[in-house]
This record gives sequence, C-alpha cells and structure tokens, in this order.
Amino acid sequence: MTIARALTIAGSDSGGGAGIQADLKTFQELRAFGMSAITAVTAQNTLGVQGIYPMSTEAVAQQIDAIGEDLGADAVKTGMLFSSEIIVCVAEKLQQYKWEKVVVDPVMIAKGGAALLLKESIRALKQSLLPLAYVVTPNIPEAELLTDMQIISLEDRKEAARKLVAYGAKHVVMKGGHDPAEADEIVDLLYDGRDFHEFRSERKATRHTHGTGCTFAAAITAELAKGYSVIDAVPVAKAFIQAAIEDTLHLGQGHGPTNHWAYRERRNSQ
Ligand SMILES: Nc1ncnc2c1ncn2[C@@H]1O[C@H](COP(=O)(O)OP(=O)(O)O)[C@@H](O)[C@H]1O
Ligand SMILES: Cc1ncc(COP(=O)(O)O)c(N)n1
Repeated sequence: MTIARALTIAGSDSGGGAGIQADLKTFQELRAFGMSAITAVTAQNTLGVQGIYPMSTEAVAQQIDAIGEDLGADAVKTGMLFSSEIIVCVAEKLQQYKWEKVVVDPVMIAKGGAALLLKESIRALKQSLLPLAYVVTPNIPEAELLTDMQIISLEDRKEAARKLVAYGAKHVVMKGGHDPAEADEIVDLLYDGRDFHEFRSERKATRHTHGTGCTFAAAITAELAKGYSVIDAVPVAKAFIQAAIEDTLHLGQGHGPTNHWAYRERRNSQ
C-alpha cells in the first residue's frame, strides 16, 4: 500500500485550531501521513494572538531538509511564513526537493487582526512563492493585497484570479468566506488558468471559524498527496470544512476552532 505523505510548512497555534495543528489533524483525518516544518511559534487562543516567535531560517531549512532527505513528500502546504527571509528560504527548499504539488495558503492576518505576515513581505510572497504554487488559496482580503485591486463582484474575483495565474500560480482557489455581500451562500472560486468552477455552500452563522482557511487548504493538500486532481480535491475540502464548521465544538471564549473529526464521523454514520 502506498502511503500519501503531506508536509506542512507553517506556524504553530498553541490553541490547536489553526496553523500546524489544524493541518496535521486534517491530514490525519483524510488518511495522509502528516509532517511539519515550523516557521514561527505563536502563543494564541480563541481570543487572539498573544505572542509571535519566528524561527531562524536555519531552523526552518533544517526541518525541511530532515524531511526532504529522508521521508519525502507527495504534497506540501505553506501557511504562516511571517517574513521575507523565511519565504525565500522556503521557496529555495521547495525548488531543491522539486516538490510540485505545492499548496500556498497566503496567510496574512489572523481573524482577531494580528499580522501573521509582515506587510513588507507581501512582495516576496508574490515574487518567490506564487510561481511555485500548484494551488494558491487566498481569501478575498489576501487576494486584494496580492493583486492590488478591490474585489467586490464575482467578476472582480475572476479578474484577480487571472492576475494570480499570470504571477505564476497554476490554480487559484479564492475562498468566499469574507464576501462583503455576506450572502447566505458562500462561493469558493476555482480557476485552472482556463476555466472557472464555482463551489457553493450554505453560510453558517457562527463565530467558531478559527482556522477555517488552514483546514480547507490542508484538506486540498491531503487529497493531492493521495494523487487526486485539484478539481477532485476541492469538493472534498469543501465538505470537510462544512462539516467542521457545522458540528462545532463550542471551545474557548472567542472565535473557537472547527471540528476536525466531524467529516469522518459523518461518513462513518452514513
Ligand atoms: N460561516 C461559514 N459557513 C460555511 N463555510 C464557511 C464559513 N466561513 C468560511 N467558510 C468556508 O471555509 C473556508 C475558508 O474560508 P475563509 O473564511 O474565506 O478563509 P480564511 O480562513 O483564510 O479567511 C472556505 O471554503 C469557506 O467557504
Ligand atoms: C499559526 C497560524 N496560522 C494561520 C492562522 C490563520 O488562521 P485562519 O485559518 O483562521 O485564517 C492562524 N490564526 N495562526
């Protein structure tokens, strides 16, 4: 039996809802063997981010080498990268190990407003990492910052997706959680450089959405690691995050985490 291997290069969330912790839980639930390289340690809970401690580029590179030289990876996800130095270091390592199935979640700002990427590093993300992205998964505010345009309509989103492909990403999945229209329905838009595909779901009225972006991108990564195409991976990720949001755990006093075992429990009870 072949084992799907998935690597996440991201920040640690002590609260367990986002970052490395969300990624590894999601990989495990979708039956991919999870590995990690930590870019920063955050002291974080459902109320916000209390501290950020970035790792040195040596520490990031050494963790990635440990995996590249031994276990290998079928798909890789990047999340919080914090600084231009870490972005450049990660980009070099992705090229060194010739990892192609790379999901770039361009994490910039935590739900509570804390900056998880330095503002001056957006350019490095665009120049060094987007050309290596097999899939990039911005939310609407991230897509606006990456493309220097305001996104209001679905047509704006399509234009931004075309720009992101022009910057070098092979696929764009633009998440609709932050749709300014706050419609009852959320549309996540996939663009493969040729066609657009819309993935629609019911918007749940909940504050427990800490880590939704990480979890969604990690689910795409796990499916790619198993050999599925992007067009097959996105609906699985969508069902995974929908279940994780709907079957909420009610943890913490603020923006609580999603339920990473909900998708499996639903399938088991079918
Ligand atoms: N309230 C919600 N109800 C249902 N799905 C949601 C909700 N909020 C976000 N999602 C889904 O979670 C995923 C992450 O979306 P989003 O919140 O836009 O990203 P991020 O966490 O990066 O800001 C997307 O697939 C989106 O459709
Ligand atoms: C370490 C870390 N990485 C990423 C996020 C973003 O979380 P979200 O998925 O809610 O945008 C976070 N809050 N913390």
